[in-house]
Amino acid sequence: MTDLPWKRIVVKVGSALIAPQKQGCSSHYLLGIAQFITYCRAQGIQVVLVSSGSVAAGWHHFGEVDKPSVTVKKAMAAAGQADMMATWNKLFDFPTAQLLLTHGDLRNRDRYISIKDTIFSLLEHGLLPIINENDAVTADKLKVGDNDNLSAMVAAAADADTLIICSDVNGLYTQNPHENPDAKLIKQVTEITAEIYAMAGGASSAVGTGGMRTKIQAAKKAISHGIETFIINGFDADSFNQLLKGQNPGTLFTSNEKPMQEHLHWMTHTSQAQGEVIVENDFNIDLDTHSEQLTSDDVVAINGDFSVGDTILVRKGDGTKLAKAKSNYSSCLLSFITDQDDREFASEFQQKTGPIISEKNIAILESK
Ligand SMILES: Nc1ncnc2c1ncn2[C@@H]1O[C@H](COP(=O)(O)OP(=O)(O)O)[C@@H](O)[C@H]1O
Ligand SMILES: N[C@@H](CCC(=O)OP(=O)(O)O)C(=O)O
Repeated sequence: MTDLPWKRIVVKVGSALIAPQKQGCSSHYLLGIAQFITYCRAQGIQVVLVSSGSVAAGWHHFGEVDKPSVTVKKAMAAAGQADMMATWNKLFDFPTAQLLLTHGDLRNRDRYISIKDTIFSLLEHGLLPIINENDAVTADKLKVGDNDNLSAMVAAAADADTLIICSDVNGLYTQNPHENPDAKLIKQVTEITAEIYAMAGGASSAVGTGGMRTKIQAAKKAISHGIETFIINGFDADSFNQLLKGQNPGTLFTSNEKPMQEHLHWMTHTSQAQGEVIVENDFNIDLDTHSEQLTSDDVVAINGDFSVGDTILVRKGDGTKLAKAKSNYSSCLLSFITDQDDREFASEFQQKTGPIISEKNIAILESK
């Protein structure tokens, strides 16, 4: 074993490892992962576990259903979550703690900070946080939808240095290896390009959700926060032996040399716009340095209902995304001012009320 360079890691485990046959959980494939987590903790490395498997674990309580409805899947998750936690608890001789999250929690800044505080408190007291999406209560507008992206958001919240995504393949291949025998394993990715995304297909296991596409999305979120990301084969115990020797058993996505600062990363990758402010296509104010110059005179349309403090997307009519920012106005008030014929009144009102958005809470986006 080598001295590991990690301070805090997040390990994500997919459904296929925990409940491969949808007949309840099995620890068969989890022993290697549990031993790896136990060893890391013994070396003083803090570990957070993001575990899928509640839907697959609860599945068998609902009869011979092949394609359950969303409502039934939510009930399966509620039924299987306890089994999933119990299966992990049998493998550890230290206490664990359950966190069930939705994107609605993570995209709300106050609740995001609260989640960070809980994770750090658990780690400081020596517990292993086991995190899953709160499938039983999510709704379309509230869910992350896959634990790959959830694990990246958790890794950012936990300020981890490494994210390890355990899957049922050795890593990212040039094509889906289950469909293309000539597919080649990619050992290292230093930049996530459109070509990298093009290699990734969806899930193929009976229980998987995200497929490789969501793993690449997760890696992009993580590396922009300075978190190196591995995709490894969780079924192969040697994957963990290699990691403990400082080797790369699968695909390594190297972290960005200049990670985003925390709040900017949250605004870019975790917050979710509750509405849109559309500006003219010839809008050319530099929002990075002069966002407070955006006025209702620049606004051509307002989409969605948002409140003061919500995240909004500022974009052009042609679809070019300019920025995500915390709005200082509700959609109702901004519409009222934008619709005023008396522009002098609108200008005076804004001067008294303040800027629509400000540099302190803005994330400049790449182009379209
Ligand atoms: N380019 C690719 N490289 C590797 N796997 C791929 C690729 N494209 C699609 N896949 C599929 O993604 C699956 C892994 O994702 P998923 O089924 O969600 O498993 P998990 O439960 O581990 O998240 C692989 O089993 C494979 O079938
Ligand atoms: N929250 C869901 C997991 C969804 C998910 O991303 O599953 P997977 O692709 O197997 O990691 C569950 O516990 O079943």
